[in-house]
Amino acid sequence: MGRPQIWKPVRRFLTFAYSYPVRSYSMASARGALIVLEGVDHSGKTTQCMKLVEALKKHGKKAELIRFPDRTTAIGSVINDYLGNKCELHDFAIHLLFSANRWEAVPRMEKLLSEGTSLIVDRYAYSGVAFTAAKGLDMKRCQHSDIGLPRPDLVIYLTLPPEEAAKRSEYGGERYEQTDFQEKVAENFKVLQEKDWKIVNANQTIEELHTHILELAMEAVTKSSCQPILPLWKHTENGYA
Ligand SMILES: Nc1ncnc2c1ncn2[C@@H]1O[C@H](COP(=O)(O)OP(=O)(O)OP(=O)(O)O)[C@@H](O)[C@H]1O
Ligand SMILES: Cc1cn([C@H]2C[C@H](O)[C@@H](COP(=O)(O)O)O2)c(=O)[nH]c1=O
Repeated sequence: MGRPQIWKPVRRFLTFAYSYPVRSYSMASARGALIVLEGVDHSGKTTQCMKLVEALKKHGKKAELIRFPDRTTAIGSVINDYLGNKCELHDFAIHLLFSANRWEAVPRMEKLLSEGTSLIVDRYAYSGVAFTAAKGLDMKRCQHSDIGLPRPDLVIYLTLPPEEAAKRSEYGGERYEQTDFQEKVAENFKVLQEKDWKIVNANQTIEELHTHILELAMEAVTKSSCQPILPLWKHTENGYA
């Protein structure tokens, strides 16, 4: 015997009513992932960031590239002059400008992430600390100005010996592109490295690297979609973590 006809619309209504809040909650809360690529100068970060943004989009994900320093802002323009040896600044003053250049991007970053856009970030606070500390400044003091930035969901560190990076085209044009300095930067990156960083050998073809990086990024996009955005670096007994 069939069920009375009245049940059909009631069942439809109940199915809609119960599923609606769940659907709208998961749509509204699925945030983008914050994915950072780090490494010494000329390790291939920009090439990989650009390829990654395009590939994520092809996979139906919203993605945007962010580069630090962002040389398009007023602060970024001073940084650009400094890197091009057009002006001199106190080591800590330029450090704070690099940091301010990240902070000025935070409102936009948070908005994009909350709207579900994944951000592929070419350098972040780790470069800030690794480069300034390579000049002899205290690492913890260098970290201080970046405490509280949005914490990346994934950090991919491209390893390449600085002498290999130096063989790549257009090396040596900017202030820090000297192999002895980059050796110190690489040592500092090792100190900053956290357990969950993905260390990728950059001495591979562009396509080989891309395949690996895309796999890591897709995993991070899925994993972080329902997680809160945490702040970068907090005090621990051994420094900042
Ligand atoms: N896997 C690779 N193998 C060989 N050459 C590469 C590879 N990836 C990038 N390159 C080349 O190395 C140079 C530097 O690449 P890219 O700008 O991507 O590096 P980067 O780490 O962003 O550099 P920078 O630190 O100066 O911003 C470019 O000429 C690029 O074409
Ligand atoms: C973000 C950041 C960067 N640097 C250094 C690292 C590089 O030598 C240049 C930027 O070069 P790019 O080709 O534009 O990546 O600046 C730094 O010293 N501190 C920082 O915070």
